[in-house]
Amino acid sequence: MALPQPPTALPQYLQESELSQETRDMISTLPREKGWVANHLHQYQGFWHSSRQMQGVLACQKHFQAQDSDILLVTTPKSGTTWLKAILFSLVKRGEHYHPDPQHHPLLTKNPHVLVPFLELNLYLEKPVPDLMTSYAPPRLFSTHLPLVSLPESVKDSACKVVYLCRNPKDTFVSLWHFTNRLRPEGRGTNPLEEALEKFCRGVSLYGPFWDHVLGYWNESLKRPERVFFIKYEEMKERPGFHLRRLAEFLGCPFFPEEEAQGVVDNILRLCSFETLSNLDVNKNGKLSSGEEHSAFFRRGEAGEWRNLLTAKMAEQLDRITEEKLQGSGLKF
Ligand SMILES: Nc1ncnc2c1ncn2[C@@H]1O[C@H](COP(=O)(O)OS(=O)(=O)O)[C@@H](OP(=O)(O)O)[C@H]1O
Repeated sequence: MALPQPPTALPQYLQESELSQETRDMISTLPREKGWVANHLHQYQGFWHSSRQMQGVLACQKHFQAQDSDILLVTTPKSGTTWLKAILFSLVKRGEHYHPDPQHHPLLTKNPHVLVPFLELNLYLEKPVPDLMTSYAPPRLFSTHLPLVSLPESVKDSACKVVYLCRNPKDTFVSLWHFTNRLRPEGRGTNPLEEALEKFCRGVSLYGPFWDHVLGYWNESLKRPERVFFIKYEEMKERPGFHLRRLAEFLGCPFFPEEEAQGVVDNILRLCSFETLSNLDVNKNGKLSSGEEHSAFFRRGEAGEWRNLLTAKMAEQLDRITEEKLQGSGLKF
């Protein structure tokens, strides 16, 4: 019996059609594995990418010209990118959008991924490179999942600032696993959990290995704290106001006493909260031009939710790898 066709609703970055000859040639030279999120993953510069994503990674490395005033949000997939995009946008653009009328804030009608585009996805999916580069007033805000080694040279050469967000690997894995199940065609049930975990643990997952990704930016943040701000989802959850103020200092836009008196910090946090964003019409019903439903970015929004899915043995396995990989780095989850 023929299996159902792969879903046409797959986000574009996970589809394998319409690759340029240049990308096909490049991909054919790379190690390849059957993926659990995309059909195939290819290992490039030590990290795993879907075929279509590879095209964006290469385009990004070739064409992206960073400016000193740019702000780059770098994250591991499913670490709270959507949240931090909303926070960064409302923080950095607060002069423009908070006053005088918070009722018309762009976040109320636009998904955070539209306001802060993904570099390697948008470069080939949405707009030609020159267009994307000119349509933003400084500071331009971009996001990427690229590992440190794969950042475009112009980012490394510029003075642009990097905000790096990651999340406990158990919650990251669980969030990604739920996400993959949304992408499966009807009747194909859920992604086998054990198989997915085995691949994640070997590093074979979108932009994996997770631990190498995190360590790259952790070490960079220790070497260049003025350029790389490192934060965990759990830290942001626990002390949002404290970390938002730190972020504002880091980006050179601290809150003025008058803003503090007006409660701007709390307003930003309320606007960007899971409760607010996930209940907006635009995020319940909208879709990105790449095909993903906005609602796919909002599931539970909690720390420690892995307990509802992983067995004690699975959790131990992830904890053991995390301990081994991060040993001596000073980083803990
Ligand atoms: N505002 C806000 N506050 C707290 N948490 C939030 C918020 N928005 C999204 N989320 C949760 O983040 C998870 C999705 O991660 P990403 O946004 O990184 O996804 S993606 O990589 O951009 O596809 C996913 O986590 P899980 O709920 O654990 O699956 C989302 O629910």
